[in-house]
Amino acid sequence: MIKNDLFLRALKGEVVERPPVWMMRQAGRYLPEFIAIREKYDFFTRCRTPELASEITVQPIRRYGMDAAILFSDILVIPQAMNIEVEMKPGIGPWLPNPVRSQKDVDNVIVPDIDETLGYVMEAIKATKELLNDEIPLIGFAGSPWTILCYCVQGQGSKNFDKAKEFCFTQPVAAHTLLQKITDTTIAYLKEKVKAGVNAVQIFDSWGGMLSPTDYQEFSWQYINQIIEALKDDAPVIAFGKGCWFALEDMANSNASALGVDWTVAPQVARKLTGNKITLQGNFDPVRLLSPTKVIKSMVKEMIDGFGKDKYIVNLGHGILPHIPLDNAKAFIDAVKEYNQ
Ligand SMILES: Cc1c2[nH]c(c1CCC(=O)O)Cc1[nH]c(c(CCC(=O)O)c1C)Cc1[nH]c(c(CCC(=O)O)c1C)Cc1[nH]c(c(C)c1CCC(=O)O)C2
Repeated sequence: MIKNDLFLRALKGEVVERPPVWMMRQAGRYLPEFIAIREKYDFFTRCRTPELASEITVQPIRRYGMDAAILFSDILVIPQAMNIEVEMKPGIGPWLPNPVRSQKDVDNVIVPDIDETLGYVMEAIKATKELLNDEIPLIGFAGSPWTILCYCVQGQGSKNFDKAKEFCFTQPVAAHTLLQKITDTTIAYLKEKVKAGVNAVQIFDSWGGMLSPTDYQEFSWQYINQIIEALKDDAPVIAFGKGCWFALEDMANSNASALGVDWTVAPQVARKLTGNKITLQGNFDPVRLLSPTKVIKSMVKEMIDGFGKDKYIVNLGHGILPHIPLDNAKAFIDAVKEYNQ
């Protein structure tokens, strides 16, 4: 049904001509056509207006022809729907004026009706599917419960999310109640997204690497695994844990279809830890996109050789940066399309 199904075949672990490629945060601030829309509409207006969200989603595809699109939205629409105020401050990023800090705060957090609170996301998916015209698959996403808790408790971005960790370690009952509410909401949300038309889902555990291996199991992985178990019969699930190489062995034993890895783990090591039994996605250092295009191309080839062309999805190890030159992003995508062993 989908004309270019490289990405879906790689998720199934099938043998492919070349690995598929997309970039985390590909719909973003390095694109002049994105900046033109940003100048006219604030962040959540862009998320809530299906015509804008779908247009932004396909912008990078028109320019570079990636093998998958990812819906323009944000992981923080979930806490918003759960009755937690979230603002996006230009130049600062996420800002939550009333962070969750107590059991009482957790009691005020709701598990919402998805249609009522996040129906606009489903409309954006339908509009995007029309624009994509079954050329390539569409990825839907959510933050991991732990990463969402990080913002809910810290109230903003942070280098170490110390307040979020303090909350988990000093008020574990309240923390687990919050994590379970986020998990339940996320499962219902992702199921609706699949019904609306996304072909795969990715869970972003951007701050999982802030936790020790033991705390990671308790506060992050068990909830991600609940989501994987609930979604596995609906759509392929990609679990991306930034800085979570220490958990790869356990993650490989889950029912995820693929695991996302960052650049701090060598391709061969990631393969060894996962026993070559699961598709891997990653892991180009986003700052490496500032190297000369020739260097980018040879590093991409080396990366593919390292992972092997099968059971592999080429991506960055985290989101693309705003100041990446357009030609450098193109070199990254082209290097994959030109790949032959
Ligand atoms: C932690 C996180 C967030 N959001 C997201 C994550 C997980 C991935 C990661 O770790 O990078 C996920 C996200 N956010 C956005 C997407 C869109 C799809 C894509 O192209 O990948 C996705 C997948 C749009 C966005 N979300 C945001 C922007 C930039 C602001 C703007 O457009 O006005 C975009 C394009 C804002 C945002 N949203 C968030 C932050 C920290 C910020 C501000 C800092 C920043 O810009 O990187 C929270």
